[in-house]
Amino acid sequence: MLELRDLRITQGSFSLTADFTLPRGRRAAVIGPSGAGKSTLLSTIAGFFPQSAGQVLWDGQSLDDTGPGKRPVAMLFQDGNLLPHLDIFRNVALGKAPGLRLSAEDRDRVSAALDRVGLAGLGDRRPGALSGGQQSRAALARILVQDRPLLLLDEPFAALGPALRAEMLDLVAALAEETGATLLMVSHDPQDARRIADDLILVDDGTAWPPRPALEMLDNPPEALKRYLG
Ligand SMILES: Nc1ncnc2c1ncn2[C@@H]1O[C@H](COP(=O)(O)OP(=O)(O)OP(=O)(O)O)[C@@H](O)[C@H]1O
Repeated sequence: MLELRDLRITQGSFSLTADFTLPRGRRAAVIGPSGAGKSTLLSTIAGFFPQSAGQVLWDGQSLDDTGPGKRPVAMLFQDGNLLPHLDIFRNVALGKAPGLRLSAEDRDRVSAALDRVGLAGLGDRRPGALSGGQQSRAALARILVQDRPLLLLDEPFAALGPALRAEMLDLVAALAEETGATLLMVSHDPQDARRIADDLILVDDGTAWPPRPALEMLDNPPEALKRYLG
């Protein structure tokens, strides 16, 4: 379970508070206006940006003294962060062994992840020789091999067209289901939330609101969400 306990994040004049829990295995879409603090919230949970007050806890244990690499978290950004000079196999392997010293077991794990995301046989290509959708699949394979229980996705498929995005969202949902991962995904599109989220976390006006059932929220939006949806 993820718990944000009296969390406050400040950055210059910007301030965001959050106080809620998200049970294991839940999938939450994080939605709200530009600049509301969605990316900053994910960065703080991942340990890249320190909070000014409160705590981030996983299964009741505070993560405050745990660096980003040691947190139970894997994070995926919009550009996927693939390294252009490494082939896809090694890009994915970086999720397993940052120094690329791979055991036979690691190599099997990387191959299995490439298979699972539909990239079997493409491991020796560099990112530049893959389509946008294939690059997204490679980035997903990399977080898959990290075997972390909490996945943070920051607008991962914003650059893809609607059909491809829907396909990738379905893949994320299937992977989360298979691994039992808990998911927080920033998106600007309520349709993304409808497609894969159990819950919706609205970030607006200095607050990340507690997760509430996504469909219920979208079908009957509170004022702040109505403003955002337009
Ligand atoms: N380095 C920084 N120094 C000061 N303020 C910053 C810095 N980076 C971001 N901010 C401010 O923090 C706030 C939250 O930014 P953040 O990127 O988390 O919002 P967001 O909801 O993810 O926006 P978007 O949907 O546009 O990506 C914004 O008001 C932004 O101006």
